[in-house]
Amino acid sequence: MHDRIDYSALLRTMEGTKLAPWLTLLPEQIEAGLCPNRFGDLPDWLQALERLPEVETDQVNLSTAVELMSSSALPAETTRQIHDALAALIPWRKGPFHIHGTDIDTEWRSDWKWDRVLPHLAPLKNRTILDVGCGNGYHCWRMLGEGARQVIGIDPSPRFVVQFHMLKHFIGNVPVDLLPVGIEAVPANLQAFDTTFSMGVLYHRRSPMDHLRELKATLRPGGQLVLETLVIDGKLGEVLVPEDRYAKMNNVWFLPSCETLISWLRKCGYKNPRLVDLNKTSTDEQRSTEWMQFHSLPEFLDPEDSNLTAEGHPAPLRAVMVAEAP
Ligand SMILES: Nc1ncnc2c1ncn2[C@@H]1O[C@H](C[S@+](CC[C@H]([NH3+])C(=O)[O-])CC(=O)[O-])[C@@H](O)[C@H]1O
Repeated sequence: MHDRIDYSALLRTMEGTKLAPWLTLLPEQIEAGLCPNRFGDLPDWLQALERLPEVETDQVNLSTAVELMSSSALPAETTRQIHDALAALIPWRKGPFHIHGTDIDTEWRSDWKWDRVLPHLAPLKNRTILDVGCGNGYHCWRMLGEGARQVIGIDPSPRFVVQFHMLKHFIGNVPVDLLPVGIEAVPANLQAFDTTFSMGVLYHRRSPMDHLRELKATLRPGGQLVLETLVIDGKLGEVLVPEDRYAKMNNVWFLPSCETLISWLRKCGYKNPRLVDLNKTSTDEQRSTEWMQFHSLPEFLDPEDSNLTAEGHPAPLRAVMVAEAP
């Protein structure tokens, strides 16, 4: 294992807890998720992580943003090294991050999503949290900022895992980890988490019911699911399954109406599923930046009508639902 991506403290804290059943599988899953033979660019990303200098990070704000600073001024050369190592991991999709003078203006304003979600949650203080499909872990940091006891993010994309560790390098040993695995890697019926997040994942799943059931099995009885996904305007029973692409994405499966999604949650055994936020994604929230230079939402919409995607589907509308495990 790379010395700046070290899960040994996490593995130790899992011993003797409800997470212990995962310990028999996890070391191998981690190794497979960070296997240089599978991910050809990984060695370059790890070298960039290695190039980050050691600097004192004594001012950390995770409650209103993700901001890491030092109370003493850093030499210009150090600031430049930090900037250049972070830039080697472009594209940065989720953020923004402020790291020792480098402002990473990401494709997404993930802080805006957090502002819409947070007011509706059971308080995160002292909770053990799973964030499924957490990207580079932006929201995981914000969960720690709310006083979570432990946060485990999972995402199978190693670029995001390295981006996460670029922050962890500075923040140090805190109970937030991002594992290089997908939801499939979580053992069935763990029932270990107080809150499980699935944000921006359901519409990528070919079998949404299975996803909802897998999420429920991660929660302890009474634990809270936070589900954020693309929906359509429509009645109970209505669902869009785009045959081809949706907003230029080729891995989009089910976009239910809110009523339909609530009935799916009920069918899967959740208690009291409810819609807490509905938001049409704006081109201020998702757009190309210096840190993500590929096309983004403005190019994914119909140039004549921003209510439609480039393919003529309804433009992205996102719902946040919360529900409890029985
Ligand atoms: N099998 C899988 N298991 C878990 N995650 C997966 C899987 N397959 C892909 N992913 C990951 O799910 C994430 C979805 S992005 C949401 C990020 C954050 N939650 C956000 O709400 O901003 C959505 C979007 O931007 O379209 C990606 O990081 C994938 O690597």
